[in-house]
Amino acid sequence: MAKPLIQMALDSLDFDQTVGLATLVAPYVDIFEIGTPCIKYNGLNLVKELRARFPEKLLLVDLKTMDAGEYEATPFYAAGADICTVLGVSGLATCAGVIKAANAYGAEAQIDLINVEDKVACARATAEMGAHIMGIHTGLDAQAAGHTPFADLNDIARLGLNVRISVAGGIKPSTVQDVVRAGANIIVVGAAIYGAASPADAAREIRELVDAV
Ligand SMILES: O=C(CO)[C@H](O)[C@H](O)COP(=O)(O)O
Repeated sequence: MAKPLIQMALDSLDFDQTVGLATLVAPYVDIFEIGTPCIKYNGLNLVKELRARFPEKLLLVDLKTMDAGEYEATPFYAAGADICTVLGVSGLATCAGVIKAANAYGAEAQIDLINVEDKVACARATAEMGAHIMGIHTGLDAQAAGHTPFADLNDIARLGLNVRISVAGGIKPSTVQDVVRAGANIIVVGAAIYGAASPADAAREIRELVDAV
């Protein structure tokens, strides 16, 4: 299996703080995620800024698209996004639209399974349609209620679909190696890095833990 990628979730609203944090952690991560609140607040300009500053990094825009998939995602791929997310709960037509936009730019579409009732059925159907990445995701509100992504990761990993698997939801140093061993290809980390006293040190620790598995 290819080495798992580490994705840094940039969840601040502040443009300069976001660019600053990306700069600090860049040596240790593979993908920059522009989080949903951040992309709503800052828009395409932030995609263009990060694309210009970090040409070697993958850039995920966490649009969590709910409708008008192709129309909404196209400008973000055009601005340099490598991956855009679309909600599994949006339905197959919207997912198909984002997949179409991704393919037009040689990029990737990620299905976010957050709040999808039948995640296995959704993963199967969207993988069949050509989705590139399946996102197992316990959101911030669900985390606050005590939920974790581990059971869902096991359910999706065992399907053996022809997609990469991304996992997000409160991943931290004590859990990151279990996530890798459970079959994740992309490990998303937000608060455990940006909330640390030294985000660079926290990112380095996550990198070392992932590489040691
Ligand atoms: O997409 C998100 C929330 O919807 C977050 O970016 C994702 O959950 C990663 O952050 P954390 O590691 O803090 O959970």
